[in-house]
Amino acid sequence: MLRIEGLIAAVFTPVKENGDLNLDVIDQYIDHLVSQGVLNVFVGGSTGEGASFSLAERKQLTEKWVTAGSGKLQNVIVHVGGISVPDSQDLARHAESVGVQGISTLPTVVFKPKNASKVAEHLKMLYDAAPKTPLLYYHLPGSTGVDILIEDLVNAVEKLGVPTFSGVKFTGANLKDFRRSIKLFGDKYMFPYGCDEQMLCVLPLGCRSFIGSTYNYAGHLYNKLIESYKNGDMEMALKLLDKSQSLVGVLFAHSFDSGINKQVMSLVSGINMGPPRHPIIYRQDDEMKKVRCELEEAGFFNGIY
Ligand SMILES: CC(=O)N[C@@H]([C@@H](O)[C@H](O)[C@H](O)CO)[C@@H](O)CC(=O)C(=O)O
Repeated sequence: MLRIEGLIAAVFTPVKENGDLNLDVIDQYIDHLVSQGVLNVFVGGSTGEGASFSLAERKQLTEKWVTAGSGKLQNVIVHVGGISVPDSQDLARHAESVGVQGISTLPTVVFKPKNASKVAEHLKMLYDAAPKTPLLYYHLPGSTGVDILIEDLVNAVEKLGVPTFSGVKFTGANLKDFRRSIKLFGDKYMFPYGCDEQMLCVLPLGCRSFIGSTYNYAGHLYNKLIESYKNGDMEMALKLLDKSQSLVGVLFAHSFDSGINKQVMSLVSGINMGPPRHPIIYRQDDEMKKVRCELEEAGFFNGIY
């Protein structure tokens, strides 16, 4: 069973200028996360550009996060999803063999599952490959087009029997479904939320864990937001939410994707993440200069957190 409270950074995948993995940077990266109170990572998801790397590279990446994170991080969750189920099973088997705390998968997006029962069958295939490792479903309907109700999925999983099922990473807009999932199943499974700039909207729904990209470089902000909410200081919590939304606003003004986000990570953290693996999402220097100014104007470098 996987139970995590607080922030889980959806980590970027550092590469060299030629696009090869740059695993050496990960030690420094982990120290940077820990210094912000971020002790859990989600590796190779959409932020980590998992789909742009080969199976061999994804395995190397998993091994590095596990070994470098040992004694520093609390949980390493690895995204093993992809187009091919046997490839995902291979990644799941590998992740289990090196001792990750959890695995996660998006649905297959070419041959899309038509309903919650089909998603449950997919999860069962990953359980077969990694029968000892907690498994999270990654709900991202806006990108995958697989728009099932999570309440239905949990019922289908329980009917089918997927002993490692541990919950759902929820990056969807249906907050009724999200609340019902927490209400009905929150004592058995975790439901980390995936829309950073809406964190304050889901804290009152009982959400206690969050997987997101901006926790990589604004971990202090979000940790303070959670603390303010817990202490009943809604004025401060709202101020911090507004700050998060200004930050994300800059990213969206530059056609948000994993590329601009990764380049902002390098800018803010001072750790060189390298370019995005896929060249079509790379921003040139002149654009990044503007991004820097806009982040400064949004008060991001000298903020209230
Ligand atoms: C679509 C997307 O990138 N969503 C992000 C958010 O953290 C997102 O970047 C943030 O809320 C800004 O919109 C995460 O949910 C993604 C994530 O966890 C992952 O990389 O797998």
